[in-house]
Amino acid sequence: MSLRDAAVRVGGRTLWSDVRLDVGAGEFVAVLGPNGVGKSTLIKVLLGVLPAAAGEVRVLGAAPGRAGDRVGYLPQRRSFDASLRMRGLDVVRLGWDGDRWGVPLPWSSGRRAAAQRIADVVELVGASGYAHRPIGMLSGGEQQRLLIAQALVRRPRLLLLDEPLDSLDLPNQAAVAALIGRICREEGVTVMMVAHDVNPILSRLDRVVYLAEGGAVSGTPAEVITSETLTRLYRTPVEVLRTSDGRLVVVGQPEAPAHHTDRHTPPVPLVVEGEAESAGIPRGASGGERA
Ligand SMILES: Nc1ncnc2c1ncn2[C@@H]1O[C@H](COP(=O)(O)OP(=O)(O)OP(=O)(O)O)[C@@H](O)[C@H]1O
Repeated sequence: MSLRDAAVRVGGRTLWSDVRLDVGAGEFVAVLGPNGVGKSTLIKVLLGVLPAAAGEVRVLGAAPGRAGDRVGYLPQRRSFDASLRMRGLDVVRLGWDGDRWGVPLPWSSGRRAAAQRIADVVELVGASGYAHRPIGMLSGGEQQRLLIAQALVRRPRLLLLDEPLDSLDLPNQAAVAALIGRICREEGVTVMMVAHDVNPILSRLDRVVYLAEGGAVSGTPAEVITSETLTRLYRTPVEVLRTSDGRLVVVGQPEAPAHHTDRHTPPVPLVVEGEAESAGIPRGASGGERA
């Protein structure tokens, strides 16, 4: 994937601009940043659902949306009603033929190939034990594995995952992160994953992309997730702390403003540490107490 001076506009406002990014084949990349900064929107641009407002975007050597089956996509968390009687296997099958009309003949070789591929991918994600049960009766982690299988079933070369760890408990976050890392390494699939917390995937990442209003930085986690880099990106004091068990804690990262603000207009109040309250500290203030 590559973005050259790319920008995106939604609802009449520019979310980010001047974004330059290169992702090589087989890399595992996380997209990070505050709520509303445009992480999901970046995924939509790469899918070709939303056009870039400026610059050039290439995905698997083609314009976004032109790579067809070679791109797998897991949207932001979907929940299934407990009464939904669809089996996990049927959910995976939708990734195979959900966009095609009609029912394949029961004895056709295409149907046999589909059944084999679905069984293989269910096995790959470790869901064989419960894939025959109704999806609505499964746990969040089990559902998420089946949705990853759905995104993988057509053997994509690129997997775009929008917060696949969201609302999973810690053991399931670790298990699903390990699964995605394994798919990346063993199947050679390039993975771009939107995440709120980098820690469950930190050890597996080749690259992170941090988005901010107005731009982005990308590089290895060690290059990007530092107080210096994030302070420069957000133009406000941000501190990156490392806990004794190696987890990173980012303190002082502002939320993206809800309304477009021209960068030359007076400063906007900031929201710190992902809390929905205004810290009332102007952009560029020392902010020492917040760290
Ligand atoms: N089609 C649209 N029309 C208008 N505004 C939109 C549209 N799509 C997204 N937005 C707005 O663009 C901003 C970025 O949305 P996006 O979902 O990309 O953010 P995000 O970084 O993924 O956020 P979160 O971490 O909360 O999921 C939000 O303020 C959202 O309300």
